[in-house]
Amino acid sequence: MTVDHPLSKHSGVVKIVEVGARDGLQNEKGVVPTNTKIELIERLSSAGLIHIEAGSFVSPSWVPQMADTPEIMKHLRSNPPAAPTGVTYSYLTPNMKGLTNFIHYSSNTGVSASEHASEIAIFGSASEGFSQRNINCSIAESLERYRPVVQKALENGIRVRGYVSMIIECPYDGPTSPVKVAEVVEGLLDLGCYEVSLGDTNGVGTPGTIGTLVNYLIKDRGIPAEKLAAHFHDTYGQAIVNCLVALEAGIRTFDSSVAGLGGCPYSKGATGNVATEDLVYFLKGTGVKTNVDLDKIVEIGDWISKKLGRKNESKVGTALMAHRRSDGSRL
Ligand SMILES: CC(C)(COP(=O)([O-])OP(=O)([O-])OC[C@H]1O[C@@H](n2cnc3c(N)ncnc32)[C@H](O)[C@@H]1OP(=O)([O-])[O-])[C@@H](O)C(=O)NCCC(=O)NCCSC(=O)C[C@@](C)(O)CC(=O)[O-]
Repeated sequence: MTVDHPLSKHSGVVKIVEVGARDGLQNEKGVVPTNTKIELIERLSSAGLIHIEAGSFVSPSWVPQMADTPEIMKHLRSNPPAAPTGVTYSYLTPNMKGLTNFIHYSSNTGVSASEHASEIAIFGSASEGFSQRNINCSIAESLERYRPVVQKALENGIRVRGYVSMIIECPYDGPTSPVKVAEVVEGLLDLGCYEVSLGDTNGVGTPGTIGTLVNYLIKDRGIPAEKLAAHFHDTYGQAIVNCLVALEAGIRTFDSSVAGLGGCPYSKGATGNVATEDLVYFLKGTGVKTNVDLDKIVEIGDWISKKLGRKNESKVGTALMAHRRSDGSRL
């Protein structure tokens, strides 16, 4: 029997941003064939995921795994998904060169970037140590670097999402102050980001620390909950309960990664995001609508884990596949 959480009455449809093809694959050691990435993205959209991070226009010497992003973008733009409609693909851009490449490859397919449903994401940090290691500049320099990027993107009709990493603790600098997180979130929103995703990059957050932070941002700093997203890694097994805390605080956008793929190349020991299967199962269990087909996501998680030769990190995916194997039934 499913008992709806009291939130289900007024939570509306939650937005899920699937980051498996970017955050999930950027740290894979072996080469992941471009065709596999494209198949993953297309299967994810066919399962009802309509916000999908498809790659990064970052320096290939910093993140070699994302070097084929132009090919992926070209393919996706010339082969839009048949269903569902309204899929948005997002690409990380760390500087003006990234945005220039994004515009170049999107206009090379005969459709202008503004006409097509694709957007960019810029990524800052709440800790200086991670900012230096990830994007080779200070927090203040990163916001200045992003200013003309966002301005040009908006002039071209391209929506910009923001990220702030290390919201709880940084492996290089130690605990992060909520005040610093708020300053970076406000800085990114002031630049023109429509939403800022809160990255617990190394998954150390707990309901206590995440709850304190999100309530500080929303209640004390007056940042509208609808401008925030939760991007929780599951390194310490806290991601789902942290999603519940964020949901209770009013956040309605959640980033997740099929099969819990992932990790950040510049955050040692960081593992994948909350698995999309676990998130969808959890939301369904609280009575919150998602429009995502759990059955299909579980199959995709099983497929990509086998393709990559890695363990499926989704508990729900693993349990439902085992159940299916034992009685041969659908999920
Ligand atoms: C920001 C830079 C470029 C600075 O790196 P830099 O070395 O200071 O850059 P530079 O301007 O001196 O350029 C160095 C070389 O890179 C090239 N270059 C420069 N920019 C680009 C570009 N956009 N696209 C392609 N090439 C580029 C540039 O042309 C040059 O090439 P060379 O002349 O040596 O042949 C670098 O640090 C970088 O690319 N960093 C990205 C790191 C990254 O992608 N990290 C993972 C994503 S963040 C994350 O995962 C966290 C998140 C978002 O998921 C949230 C969370 O969990 O917390």
